[in-house]
Amino acid sequence: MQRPEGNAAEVRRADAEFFAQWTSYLAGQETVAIGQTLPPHSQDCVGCGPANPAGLGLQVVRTAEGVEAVHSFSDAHVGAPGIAHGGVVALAFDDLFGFVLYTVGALAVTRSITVEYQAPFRLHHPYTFRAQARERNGRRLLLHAEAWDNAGRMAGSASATFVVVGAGHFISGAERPHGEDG
Ligand SMILES: CCCCCCCCCCCCCC(=O)SCCNC(=O)CCNC(=O)[C@H](O)C(C)(C)COP(=O)(O)OP(=O)(O)OC[C@H]1O[C@@H](n2cnc3c(N)ncnc32)[C@H](O)[C@@H]1OP(=O)(O)O
Repeated sequence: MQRPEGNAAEVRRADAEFFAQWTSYLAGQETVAIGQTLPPHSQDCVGCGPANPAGLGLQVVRTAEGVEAVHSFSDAHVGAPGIAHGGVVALAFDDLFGFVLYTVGALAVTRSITVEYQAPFRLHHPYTFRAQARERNGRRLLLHAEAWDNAGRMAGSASATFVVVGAGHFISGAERPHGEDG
C-alpha cells in the first residue's frame, strides 16, 4: 500500500493497515502457498518496496525450504565498475531474511549479519538468492542464505541472528525515545 504524504491521519491509517496485514500473517489467518510471491515489507522498503526507485525491488517467492528471489543488480547499485557494491549485496541478504519471517511466523529484526563474498556480483547478471531459518533459541533466530549465479557457482552467502520483537517495536518508531523497544 502507498504511504501517503503530508496528512498525519492518513499516514497513521496506512500504517495501521500495514500492521494489521502483518498481524494476520503472524496469526496464521493469511498464508502464502509455496511458489507464490510474498508481499513487500512496505511499499517504500529499500530492499523490496515497488515504490522506492532507489531500492532493489526484490520479488520474493515462498519455497518449500524458505524463500527465494532471482535478482540482477543494476547500474544504480554499482561499486567497482561493472560490479555490485558489497553493501547492496548485504542489503539483498538482509531483506531476504526479512521474508523468512513469514515462514517462521514471528516479527524479528536483524541483530547481526555476516556476509561472505565468494565472487563478484556482476551487474545485469541474474543471481538466485535462497534463505531459510536454521534454528530458533528463545528470541534468537539463526538464518542462512546463499546466492548462486546462472552457471551454478555460489557468489555469496550470509548468516544472521534476528531477535524476535513485538509489533510495538515498529509502531511510531521515529517518535519513540531511544532505548524503548518493543
Ligand atoms: C506488525 C508490524 C509489522 C512490521 C513489518 C516489518 C517486518 C520486518 C522487516 C525486516 C527488514 C529487514 C531486516 C531489517 O532491516 S531490521 C532493521 C535493522 N535492525 C535493527 O534496527 C535492530 C536494532 N536493535 C534493536 O532494536 C535491539 O538490539 C533488539 C530489539 C534486536 C534486541 O534488543 P533487546 O533489548 O530486546 O534484546 P537483548 O539485547 O537482550 O537480546 C535479545 C536476545 O538476543 C541475543 N543476542 C543479542 N545480540 C546477539 C548477537 N549478536 N548474536 C547472538 N545473539 C544475540 C541476546 O543474548 C538475547 O538472547 P536471550 O538471552 O533472550 O536468549
